[in-house]
This record gives sequence, structure tokens and C-alpha cells, in this order.
Amino acid sequence: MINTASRSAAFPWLGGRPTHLPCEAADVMPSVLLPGDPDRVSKAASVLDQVTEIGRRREFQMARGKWNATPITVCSTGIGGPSTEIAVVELVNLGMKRAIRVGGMGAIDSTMPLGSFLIVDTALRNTGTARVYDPSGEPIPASPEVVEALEYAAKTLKLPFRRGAVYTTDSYYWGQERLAQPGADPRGLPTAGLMRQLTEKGAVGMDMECEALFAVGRALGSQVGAVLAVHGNRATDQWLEDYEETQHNLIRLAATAVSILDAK
Ligand SMILES: O=P(O)(O)O[C@H]1O[C@H](CO)[C@@H](O)[C@H]1O
Ligand SMILES: O=c1cc[nH]c(=O)[nH]1
Repeated sequence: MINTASRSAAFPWLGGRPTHLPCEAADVMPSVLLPGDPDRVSKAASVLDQVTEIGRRREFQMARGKWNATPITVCSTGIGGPSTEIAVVELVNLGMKRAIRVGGMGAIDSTMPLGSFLIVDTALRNTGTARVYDPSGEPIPASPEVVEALEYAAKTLKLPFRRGAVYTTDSYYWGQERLAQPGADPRGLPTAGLMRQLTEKGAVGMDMECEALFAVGRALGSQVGAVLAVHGNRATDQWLEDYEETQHNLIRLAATAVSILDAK
């Protein structure tokens, strides 16, 4: 017989466990680091102490641990706004107060070296999910206290960084002025000239999640921020092949910022 019991379809959690994330409230610390790629959760965890692997469901891999006694949860968002929305909504309901994206981006500023970091102060917008939570269309700021703590942490750790705006899109190829087929005529791209236009608007990189994180997190009362490693530089056409050290530095940077914020 089909069991039709107990869950509300409007909010289909069961026994305090969310619909998508593989966790319960005890796993979610006030500060959560959000990489996109599930495989980067264990890399992040390897930098922390007293790590507990929480589990995986769909694109959501989770672990928790400590950085200098500061408890931190790590949860992957998958790619793009829709899965980021789900992660942020469920995490807020489980106790998250501060969310920091720790991801990668394609730099469009030729002066940003591979492996350096963008501390995002603003997300320029081109995704659907964020519009639902913030229909204004205005660029969305990160929480100033998170930006400040990330800057302080980068300086303390002597990591190369700059502060600035990221452009978020839910398209990796055409939407980031990339050919979808190698050898195709770039003049045929519907987005030809996009990177130049974005530079004029003040963006220094492109990613696929910051806008949704900022819109959803702010709407639900969470602090939000992001630090993005330069995984590729589109202006110089360089790609970071060995990013192990960059990943470790990214997590050290964000975790140090969290411990600064927690101490306040
Ligand atoms: O480095 P992560 O966090 O995976 O994020 C970036 O990489 C993915 C594209 O390869 C997109 O999700 C983009 O935002
Ligand atoms: O080029 C890139 C690299 C990482 N992430 C993106 O969204 N684009």
C-alpha cells in the first residue's frame, strides 16, 4: 500500500530533516562555507580540525569541523542558482547565520593572477533564481562585515587578493562569452563583447552562484559573502591546472574570516 502519511507537500521536511540536504540541525553551525563542487568539501575539511563527514545527497556534500575552535559547516551547492537556493533555504532553517561562498571564477581583469582571490563586495546580476528573492534588478551587495573580515584575513595570511564585483550568470558557455563548440566563429556568439561590457560595469570576474546566495541569504536574514579563486583568466586565456594549494588557501582565508567574525 502506498504510504500517504505525514509530510506537508508545501514544506516536505521529515523529523527535522530537510528535503534535500543530508543533515539535521545539529550538523549546521552558525557559519557555513559553500563551495560549488561536492568534491571540494573533503578538500575543505582537510584544512579543518575535528572533522565529521555528514553525508551526501544529490549535489549536496556536507562536513563539519573546527578552525581554531570556531565551528564551521561546509556544504556544496552544486552549480548555479536553483541548487544554491535550496542549500541556503534549508541551511537557514537549520540554524545558519552566515554563509560564505568559497568557489572559483573566470577573471576578466588581465591583472588578476591565477590562484589569487576576489573578495566579492557586489554581485552583478543575470540569473533567474535571484530575481524571485530580489526582483529589484539592482546589484546585490555582500554583507559589509563579511567583506571586511575576508579582507582582514587575506591581509593577515598574506594572500594575493582584490576586492570587487562578480557577474553571476546561469550559463557557463555562451553566457560567459565562451564558444559552445571549439572552432566555431566567435563573431557568431550572441554574447560577443560581453566581457568588455562587464568590465565597463566594474565586474572583475564571472561565476554562477554569488547572486543567488546574496539574494536568498539576505531575504532570509543571513549574513552573506564570497571569496573566489581565479581558476581561469579569460583576459589572458590562462587556466589553473593544479589548484590544490589554491583550494587550501581559499578555505584558510574564509575560515580565518569566520573566526574573526565569531570573536566579535
Ligand atoms: O568553483 P565552483 O564553486 O565550483 O564554481 C564555479 O565553477 C562552476 C563552473 O565550472 C560554477 O559553479 C562556477 O561558479
Ligand atoms: O571560467 C569560469 C571558471 C570558473 N567558474 C566560472 O563560472 N567560470
